[in-house]
Amino acid sequence: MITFEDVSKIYPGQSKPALRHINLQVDKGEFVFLVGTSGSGKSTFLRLILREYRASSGRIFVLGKELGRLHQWKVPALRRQIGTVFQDFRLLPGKTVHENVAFGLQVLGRPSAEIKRTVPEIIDLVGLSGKEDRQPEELSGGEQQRVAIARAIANRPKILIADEPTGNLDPQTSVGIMKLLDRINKRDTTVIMATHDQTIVDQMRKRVIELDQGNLVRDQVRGVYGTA
Ligand SMILES: Nc1ncnc2c1ncn2[C@@H]1O[C@H](COP(=O)(O)OP(=O)(O)OP(=O)(O)O)[C@@H](O)[C@H]1O
Repeated sequence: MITFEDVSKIYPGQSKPALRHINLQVDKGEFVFLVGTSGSGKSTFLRLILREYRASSGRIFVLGKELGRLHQWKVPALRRQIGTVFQDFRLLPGKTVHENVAFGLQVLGRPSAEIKRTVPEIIDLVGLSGKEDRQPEELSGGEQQRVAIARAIANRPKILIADEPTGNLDPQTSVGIMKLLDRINKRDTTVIMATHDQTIVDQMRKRVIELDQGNLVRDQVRGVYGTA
């Protein structure tokens, strides 16, 4: 599903690589935590998967495509198969929960009958039934993140990338969001989540990949946040 072959990334004008000689494979249906101190390269790793940046060297394969060889005009098609969720929710202000979730599908040109059918199902899946007509600012942080997740999975992406999705949430709300991401993963979506949340990583016992100054220093099955 995702393969990195000796991938390095040096940002323009920088001497120190943000990622160094990364080799790894993520298979279909996996749930992977990406951990590491600030600046270790987590966001860079996620952005390479989305082809927001190109690798400086090495090869990256995502969903059967080699990203270095992918024409620019094919990048939107790649991204349509990858849902994204961020720490700061990024909802459309002034639009209801229903409109926020429907928007992405409308942009993709999905038939309105399909949108009408699937949006309530997705809102139900994320536990927000009854709140379809609320505006984002009328929701708690946890609920806003549920809307963002609903929007990210509306198109049934094969991969979900989450960059610190619980970073702005209290511990109890974070647990609810993690249960939701776990449920989405079990519906056959590969999840890659960058996080600083030790409690969550230790509780979930999923694969843990640790970066340190751009190096992959740990890749652990049913791992924990830090090595003891
Ligand atoms: N656009 C950019 N231009 C130049 N350097 C960058 C750019 N983005 C990131 N970097 C550098 O690359 C390194 C890795 O950054 P990255 O954002 O990937 O780390 P991170 O692990 O996601 O950090 P955080 O946990 O704070 O989000 C850092 O040294 C950072 O300063």
